Amino acid sequence: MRIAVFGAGAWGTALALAFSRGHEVVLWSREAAEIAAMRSDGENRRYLPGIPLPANLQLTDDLQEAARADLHLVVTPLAGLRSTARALQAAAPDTPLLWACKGLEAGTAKLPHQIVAEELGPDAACGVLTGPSFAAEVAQGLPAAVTIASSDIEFARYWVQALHNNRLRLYANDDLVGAEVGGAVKNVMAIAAGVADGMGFGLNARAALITRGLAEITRLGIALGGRRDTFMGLAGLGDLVLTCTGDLSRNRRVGLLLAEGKTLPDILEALGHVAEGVSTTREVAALSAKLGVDMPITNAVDGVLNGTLSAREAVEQLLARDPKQE
Ligand SMILES: NC(=O)C1=CN([C@@H]2O[C@H](COP(=O)(O)OP(=O)(O)OC[C@H]3O[C@@H](n4cnc5c(N)ncnc54)[C@H](O)[C@@H]3O)[C@@H](O)[C@H]2O)C=CC1
Ligand SMILES: O=C(CO)COP(=O)(O)O
Repeated sequence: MRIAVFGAGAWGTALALAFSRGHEVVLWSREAAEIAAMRSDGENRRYLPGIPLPANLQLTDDLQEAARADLHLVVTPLAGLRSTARALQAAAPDTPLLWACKGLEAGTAKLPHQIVAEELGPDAACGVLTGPSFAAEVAQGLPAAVTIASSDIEFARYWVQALHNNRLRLYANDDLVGAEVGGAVKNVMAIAAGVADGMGFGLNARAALITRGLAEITRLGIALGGRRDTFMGLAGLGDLVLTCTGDLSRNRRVGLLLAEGKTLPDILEALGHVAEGVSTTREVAALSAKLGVDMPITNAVDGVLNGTLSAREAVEQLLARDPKQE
């Protein structure tokens, strides 16, 4: 099968590597310079250094050429999903589409599948690939398990069968909303965990944060139409635990650096990669307020990111809440 991966950052490159073990894969970047550098370096030195690119992996900055494929897999930051989906719809309509971006669209609070439905139509054959998966580990061939979720379970099952291998294990799910909410909001919680750890609050506090974070994710997800059991699976708890505890997480690193007193612009410049939680937090805070869903951790992170709260004030605000039933 010919699989086209759109977005040659850390995760797009790692997925291209993973799937090139069993398929013909073409990796596209909108940046001609990124493709030229990968060709001459034999690796993606900017986003995934130290991992050689296999000879059978095709590299291109020509979207028309890449779009001639059996599957389109969009792995840009969420901010690039709409324009990439639109370009693919023009170049090769009716090609099955998966995306691996996590977050809520800045300014609209839309989930990725809502963006795709607007660009490809409501009946497009599509779904999300999401779950606990640090690019650096997947690229090294270390084991991982992720979910393909689609409102059409047969679509999810088909692509699980086609893409599954014994290093990147895939599971099918028909709860697209739940899977996307899990992947989006865990990044908010990872920033919170980074702040708490950076301030030295300890392991008990981190476990409390993950557990109460899962409660927030579940409340929002159910309000949006997701299913409770999805939040206990790979796209929910799995990704939440990974990102809140693993130092490979960019979102967790944002929190750690905020706790050190660094400013957000400096942090983002030093990171050199997208940290989706930064823009998603604002959207989740606004959406939960609109829906009347209680999300105190999200609101605290929002306060820190928009500069109305210091990291210490945010923690004090959370600790001062009235006791509640679990
Ligand atoms: N890195 C990881 O371990 C994982 C990342 N993800 C998700 O995958 C998405 C991509 O993340 P990374 O690859 O890590 O990002 P990255 O920051 O490493 O790379 C971003 C890439 O996207 C390109 N890009 C930026 N804006 C674009 C646009 N508007 N249109 C087309 N291309 C654009 C950049 O040139 C670069 O090649 C994010 O939504 C992230 O949450 C999901 C699972 C794991
Ligand atoms: O989504 C991820 C792992 O599943 C990667 O998380 P970060 O974007 O925080 O690095």
